[in-house]
Amino acid sequence: MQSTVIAPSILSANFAKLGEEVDNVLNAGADWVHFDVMDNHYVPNLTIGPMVCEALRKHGVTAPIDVHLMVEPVDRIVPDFAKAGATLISFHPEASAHVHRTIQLIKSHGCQAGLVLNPATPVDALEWVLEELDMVLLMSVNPGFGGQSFIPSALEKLRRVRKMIDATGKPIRLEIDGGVKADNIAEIAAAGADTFVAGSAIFNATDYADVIGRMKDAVSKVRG
Ligand SMILES: O=C(CO)[C@@H](O)[C@H](O)COP(=O)(O)O
Ligand SMILES: [Fe+2]
Repeated sequence: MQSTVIAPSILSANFAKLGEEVDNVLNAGADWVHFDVMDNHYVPNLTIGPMVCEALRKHGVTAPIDVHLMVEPVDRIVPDFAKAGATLISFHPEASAHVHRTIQLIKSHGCQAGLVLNPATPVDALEWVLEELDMVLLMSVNPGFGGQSFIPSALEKLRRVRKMIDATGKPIRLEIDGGVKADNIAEIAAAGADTFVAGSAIFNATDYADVIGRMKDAVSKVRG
């Protein structure tokens, strides 16, 4: 079983003091940094790129940086993120002309590869590439913005993908992203997630350690 990971999405952080915000969530018990890259083309929003990833590394961040690319086309930006210090790079199949090739491209640059399924994307998208992946990321909101509500059908999708991953016998992570809160994380964990992105639930709280602690407690009651 994969260890539990809490990955705060810095989309909801205060960008005017990003280094300090990232230090604070990591000191408060977060495991990874979730880094949302939006291009105002694949999704209707515009955020941050490889220079900001590199700046966080130069600032001294050593935790895994989990880059979620909402960018089309995706291949061109992969080498830049690898060079900037990304640990994992995940992308949406709709944003790649050749999904298998993009996975190999990410791995050839020394990063772990993830595939992201939108709420309406069928799990069939995983069928011929699952064993190549280090992580499957299921979106429980439509990509583009933080602070949206968890779409309940993501629970059934988690259960299905959990079974598919277990059948491979490989150490593939199952990440959930969107609307994750301290009060719904237990049922999300019970449905099969091991890696939890949370943006607004963490960065809108006054005490990061308190909310991350409550999330970890709730998950450990389910996963042990
Ligand atoms: O990728 C995305 C949105 O596209 C996410 O990572 C959000 O940033 C999560 O934010 P919350 O729903 O937790 O506020
Ligand atoms: Fe994300």
